[in-house]
Amino acid sequence: MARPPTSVDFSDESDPDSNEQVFPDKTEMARLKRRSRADQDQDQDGQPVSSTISVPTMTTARPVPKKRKITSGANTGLTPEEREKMKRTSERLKNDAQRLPVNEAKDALVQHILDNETVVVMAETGSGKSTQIPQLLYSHPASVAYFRERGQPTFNNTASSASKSQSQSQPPRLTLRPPSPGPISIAITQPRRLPCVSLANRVAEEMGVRLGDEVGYAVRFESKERVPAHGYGGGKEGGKGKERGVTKVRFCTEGVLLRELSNHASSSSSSKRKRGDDEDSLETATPSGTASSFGSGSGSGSGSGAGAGADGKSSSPSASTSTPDEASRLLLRYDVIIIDEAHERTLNTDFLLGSLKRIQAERRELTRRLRRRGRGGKQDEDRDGQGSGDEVQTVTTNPATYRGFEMRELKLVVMSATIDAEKFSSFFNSAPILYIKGRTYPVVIHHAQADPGPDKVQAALRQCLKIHLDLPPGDVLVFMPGQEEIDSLVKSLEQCNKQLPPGIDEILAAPLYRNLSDVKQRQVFNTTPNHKRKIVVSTNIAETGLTIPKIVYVVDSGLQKEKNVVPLSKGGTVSALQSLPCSRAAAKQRAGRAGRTAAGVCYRLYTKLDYEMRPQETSPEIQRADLASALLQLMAWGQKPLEFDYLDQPERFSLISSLRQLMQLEAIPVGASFTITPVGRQMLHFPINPLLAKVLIASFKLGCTSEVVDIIALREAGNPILESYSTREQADKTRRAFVHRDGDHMTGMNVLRAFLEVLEQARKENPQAAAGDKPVRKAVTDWCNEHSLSFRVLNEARLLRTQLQQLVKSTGQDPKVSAGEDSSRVMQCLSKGLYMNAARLQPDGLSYQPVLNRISDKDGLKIHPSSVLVGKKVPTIVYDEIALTTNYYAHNVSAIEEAWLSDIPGLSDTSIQSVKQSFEGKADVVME
Ligand SMILES: Nc1ncnc2c1ncn2[C@@H]1O[C@H](COP(=O)(O)OP(=O)(O)OP(=O)(O)O)[C@@H](O)[C@H]1O
Repeated sequence: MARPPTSVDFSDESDPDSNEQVFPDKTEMARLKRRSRADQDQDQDGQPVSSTISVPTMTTARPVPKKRKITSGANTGLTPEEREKMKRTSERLKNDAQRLPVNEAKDALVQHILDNETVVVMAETGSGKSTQIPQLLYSHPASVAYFRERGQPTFNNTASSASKSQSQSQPPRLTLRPPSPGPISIAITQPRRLPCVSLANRVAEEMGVRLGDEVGYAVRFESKERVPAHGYGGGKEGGKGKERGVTKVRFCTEGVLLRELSNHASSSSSSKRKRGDDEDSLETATPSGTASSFGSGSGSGSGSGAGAGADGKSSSPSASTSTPDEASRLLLRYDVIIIDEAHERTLNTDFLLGSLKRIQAERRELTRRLRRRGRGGKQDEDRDGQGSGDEVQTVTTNPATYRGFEMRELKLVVMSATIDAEKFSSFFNSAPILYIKGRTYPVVIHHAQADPGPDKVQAALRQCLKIHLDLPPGDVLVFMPGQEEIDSLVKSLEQCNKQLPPGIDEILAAPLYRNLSDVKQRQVFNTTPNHKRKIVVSTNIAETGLTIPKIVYVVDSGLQKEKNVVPLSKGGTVSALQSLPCSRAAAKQRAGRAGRTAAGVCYRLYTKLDYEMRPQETSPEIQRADLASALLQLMAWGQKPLEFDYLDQPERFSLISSLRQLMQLEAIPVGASFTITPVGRQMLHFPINPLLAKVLIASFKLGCTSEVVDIIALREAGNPILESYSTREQADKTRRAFVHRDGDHMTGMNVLRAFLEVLEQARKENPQAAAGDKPVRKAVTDWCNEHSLSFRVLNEARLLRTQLQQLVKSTGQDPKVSAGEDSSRVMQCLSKGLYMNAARLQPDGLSYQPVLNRISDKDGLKIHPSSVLVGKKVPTIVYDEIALTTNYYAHNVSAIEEAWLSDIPGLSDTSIQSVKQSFEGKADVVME
């Protein structure tokens, strides 16, 4: 074997900012080295540190009733052996969990949550926030008593009467309701889908219930949960949620909850949807009703209009045209909402927080009014005076029309290990901050003593090999900025593995990034076989909320991919994806992926000085993303973009340019009026970002909806061509095989259509098999593998396509109208929506200049080598996005004619000026 590369030089210093328990390096290393492999399997070394909760005041606990047994009625489908096994696992895990800091502080914690409308919880990574707090609220006797015994009036939700009654200022009607039978209904949001699934699994195991019964999850295109017979968000009485086995602890992405706010009767997790498979499936049903799966922020493709969240995912609030019914608008389904990992501050986090604050105020007011009426007008708003609800029962309405939801104040818990707690507290009217001290196992942090240079792949490789050759057993988690670096490191690790001397354990290198199939993503949780060391190489997808068992070492490149508005040297800005240093909060989260099931060590591939120079927090996405989509949605929700309660106000220039964009798209009128035009309303019918909606609407006129629907579906799903070192050659072949002269959008469409044909063929050849059955799935995945294509992306595009077709149909348009051979019509449509991303070829025949935003010649914009148009000297192009590496590179490029841009309205400075003036108060702003 070739000499192992020299290790990156690390200092022994610990992280002064961190609350982590840090052992002196030598002691820790010696201790780690002493541990044999057998020990590691059985004995999780390291002692938990004692926990404390420091809270402003302590209150007397309410009388606690007998502990409620968590029944798992829905487990009845299990054999006695399975039930017994489940019980044993649950007991073991619960026993382990007792040592977690959060559980050591449980009584005070629950009491504070019950005593306050909102609390902010700060506790170390791995201390048990995500897994324990939902369980505590669900089953802690004080919580059960609180939610069961406080009889409260219900809110009559008879078919939109609520919204009407509100608008007509009629008070909601009271109904007779027996005391709530409990248990409470809790939603826990995560910024990313993977932690939702893994946390729901873990919590179900700990509670000894089957995943999908009391505990479930809902992420984009996948859910495992039981919904009430009449669905969520309207219709029948909310108490249906108390049906046996109905999911009450629901992990979901922020995007899913935002969509629920807009009320899609189908919701993201329609009961009609197939319950989640363990494998990729072709069977995932198209959600019924509106296309609730678009723009979820839980992993949709990035779009220039949507802004990208962590891991490059799109994260605009979901769009919907439907007027939310009262149950959805006020999220009446939930008693408690927990916003986990709030430090991430995605666009979704911020819009969710602002909306939840509004909902809390409305629910508080309604509850107060109902209680008052329930007491025959007695003006008593004191909670504790509610007694058992006897007063409420003296008030009756017509039970025959009863379709009410229990109306309660909404409790909110905002949590993180690395949050700016004061800011969140003051946003929620000085909500108490609960600090829970202590962590599960110690983590030693080392910084590089000297900058290891720009090649982070080499630096990470050296560190991984050093760990593997010198240090005791334990898996490794490496954080790299993007897929390219991950593939490169995985390939290098695989090559090194082949050259390891005899007697050295094998390396199992596993990539983890968004574009991988769910199955591959979940494989990283598999148990590592004996005599092997797993090295997971991940983007920031694994940075928060995840426990990958047996991770002892973390290697942190200190970089992440971020979509940012980049100022240009000659003025103006461009929105580009960049590899940038992560914040200190993100670095802490990364280190916190170790020390969860054993003591851990984190190696930062950057110096301590570098660390200290970094910003404390990742800048909120709202301050760097394109807000056009979000602003349009806010206006549609009846909220005023300039008056929305933002945790951090977006930048003025960002608001101005987003509003200008909406004018140019004809979604709002040119000038300073922020009403929504008929085109804007039409756009809102399609839950995609306004730029793409504009492309779609243009296709109705130009007769190419069939092509445009396919292009949009694929663009939302992601890049179907898998590019890595090992597959690059095949990826090139695939592009050549499906190439279209007009560029990448049409080439992608060809790929999607070929995928659909293969699927169709496989179904024909296996008439007995259902779409998701093995022979069909095998045929399609084999074809994808052969062409280096992502099954997940193409299958998602297929589902999105169906949804989009249904939506187009519902507007009276024909989704199948095709331009046939005349692809220029499709290009014209693209230019109508992507006009901001139009660029002209420069005299050098290589670089481009954006038509609207001049980049300096020095900056230069080039077509990315992965484009089918690279080197083709196309005079004018449009592209989906720019990535900034050594150059500005345009991705997903198509050829257009510049003349097509001439009719984009409001491109003149006057309209920009008028928007600006409206901010300066020099013009009237007409708010709807
Ligand atoms: N899938 C799992 N396998 C093994 N142990 C787990 C798993 N999930 C959780 N744990 C254990 O439970 C502990 C608490 O996990 P939890 O996710 O609740 O912590 P947290 O405070 O939310 O962390 P973070 O802030 O990093 O999300 C972990 O430190 C680990 O010991």
